[in-house]
Amino acid sequence: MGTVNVANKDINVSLAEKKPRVVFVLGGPGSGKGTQCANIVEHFHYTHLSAGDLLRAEIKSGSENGTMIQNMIKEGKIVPSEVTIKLLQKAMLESGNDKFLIDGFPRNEENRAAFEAVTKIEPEFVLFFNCPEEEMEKRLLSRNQGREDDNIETIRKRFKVFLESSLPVIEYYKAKGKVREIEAAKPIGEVFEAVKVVFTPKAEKVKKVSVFPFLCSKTIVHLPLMADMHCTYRLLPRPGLQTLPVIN
Ligand SMILES: Nc1ncnc2c1ncn2[C@@H]1O[C@H](COP(=O)(O)OP(=O)(O)O)[C@@H](O)[C@H]1O
Ligand SMILES: Nc1ccn([C@@H]2O[C@H](COP(=O)(O)OP(=O)(O)O)[C@@H](O)[C@H]2O)c(=O)n1
Ligand SMILES: [Mg+2]
Repeated sequence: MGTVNVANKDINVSLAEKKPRVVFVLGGPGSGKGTQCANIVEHFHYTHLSAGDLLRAEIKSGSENGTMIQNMIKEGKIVPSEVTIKLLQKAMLESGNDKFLIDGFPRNEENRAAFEAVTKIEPEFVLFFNCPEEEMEKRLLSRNQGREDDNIETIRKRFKVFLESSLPVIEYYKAKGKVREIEAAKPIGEVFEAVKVVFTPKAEKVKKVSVFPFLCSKTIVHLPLMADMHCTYRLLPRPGLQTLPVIN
């Protein structure tokens, strides 16, 4: 990263004050990151920031970095972190939200370390869409979004970059226990069912236990033990608890 100027410092201070919650959404090209992010936004009210989309918008805006970004994308190369991080910071501040899905970032160690150093934001977790190359290739070749990098030559380069530069980032977060891995080679709806489990708060996963009417007195309390376990206890007249069997 270059020297941080005053304007950037202000951005960092404003962002840090907001204490944003960030989920990194990673996976190979064509693994379904964008598709699933759209579903997550609808159900869980995150703001979706795709690093690739922000870079493509920057090209369109006629910015001074536009030509450089365009050439990098055509070659499947990773744009210098400074450029991508500035775009992400700006979008985070402008959104007004405090929950973000950051899709397609960090894509290499430089992205990861620079984002952490500049923003001081640690992701809550990393959603990783694991998909075989053969399936990703098929999807990219029929994506039909007019993208200059969805041709077989660039796709092969992007796969190589993913294996060499992006997978180590996923391994880094795996070692920290932060990766939630999703089998992404299934139909969109099935993938989203697995995604929903990751985003659903633990308390909501607690199964409701049906209780026979004779147990429905004031003396019965239900104590959630773990995400999907539930026990029924009966308070005794004197101190102490008597455990009753769980009734499903
Ligand atoms: N589970 C899926 N099964 C089949 N096609 C999918 C699935 N998920 C996404 N697609 C399609 O594959 C293409 C790539 O998906 P996209 O979400 O853009 O992936 P990414 O952002 O990871 O590159 C799109 O045309 C999308 O409609
Ligand atoms: N963090 C990032 C993300 C994307 N990019 C560039 O943008 C291209 C497209 O990224 P993308 O996330 O839109 O691609 P998909 O994985 O969605 O197919 C990448 O191949 C890189 O050239 C980058 O340089 N740095
Ligand atoms: Mg995408």
